[in-house]
Amino acid sequence: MTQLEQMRLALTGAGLEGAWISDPAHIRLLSGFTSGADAKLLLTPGGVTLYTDARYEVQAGEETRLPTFIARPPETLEHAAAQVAGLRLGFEAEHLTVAALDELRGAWPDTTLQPLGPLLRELRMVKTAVEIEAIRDAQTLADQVFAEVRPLIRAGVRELDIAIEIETRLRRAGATVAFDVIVASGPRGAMPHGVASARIIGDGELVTVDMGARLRGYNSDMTRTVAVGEPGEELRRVYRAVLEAEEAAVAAVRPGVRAADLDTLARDLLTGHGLGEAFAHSLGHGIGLNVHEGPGLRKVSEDVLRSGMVITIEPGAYLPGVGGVRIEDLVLVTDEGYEVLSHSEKERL
Ligand SMILES: CSCC[C@H](N)C(=O)N1CCC[C@H]1C(=O)O
Repeated sequence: MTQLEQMRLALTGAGLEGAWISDPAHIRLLSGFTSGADAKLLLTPGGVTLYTDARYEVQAGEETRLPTFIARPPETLEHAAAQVAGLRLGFEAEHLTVAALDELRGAWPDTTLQPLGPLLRELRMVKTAVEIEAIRDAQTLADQVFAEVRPLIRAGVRELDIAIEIETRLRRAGATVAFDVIVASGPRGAMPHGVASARIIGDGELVTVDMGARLRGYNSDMTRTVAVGEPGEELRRVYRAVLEAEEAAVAAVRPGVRAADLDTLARDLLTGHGLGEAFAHSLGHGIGLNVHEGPGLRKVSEDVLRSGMVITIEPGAYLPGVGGVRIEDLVLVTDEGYEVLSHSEKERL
């Protein structure tokens, strides 16, 4: 079944007759059109229409086989009005501003608009073979680039220059960065989202590099913390504790496991090393068209792992004024358990 067919089934199950899709990731998923920020997708019992404007006419012709209507609002809404009259239509509350919803209500007075809820999140959590292939290829490229750049991570080099090297190499290979490359050295390692700065890496420091490639619309995500010279014993102890938590959580991945239990497993191990408070974020997340998507690997998550999900396992410990460690693998949930998609070497400190 295609994702569009699955979507139709899910809509029927939710008592909806159609949907007005505005999340660019969902537009891409359901239509193949890659410039979803300037497009909308309308699903009705009569069919599916991609709405975009004249700047994308040629591109839409190349990327989607769906009927396309080239116009800008309000013409698009006027065109859709005849198709949506009298229907119960879903919309993505997370991707429609209050103003845009008001506009829809004004243009379609006879249509009942209601939030889609988690329907598309659910549909996206388990990846198709084509999606897994794209994520795998993105990670293979990220591993290759990390191996090339690894020798540059040394004392006297700016964090920024490492990030630039990573980005340039990904772009040359036909990909882009999935997100701004994180290169957090020394005390900046205490910032989980420490995007590369002009700081010069010092001897005896740990450097956290968190990078992802985006290829064919799909993202990868991996973190390695590397040692420059000989870090002190406290940093090495923290590193070993995070590595232990990471490896234990990865080893516990299999279908049927509650995502929240994986988070607890890693958190309890770090707590045993006195680092529970220092683990300042959730264990991981699903990944695909977006870097962060379902399932959520956190304490309050209701998600249960299923074969075909692609997730990250990324415990960390952050000590303000001192530094930090994060180690992250990209993991495919399989029928048998798991497959680690990230292969970059890890330090053994
Ligand atoms: C801005 S994208 C960050 C990618 C990174 N691998 C990541 O997902 N995280 C780093 C800290 C925790 C986790 C997050 O929740 O953002």
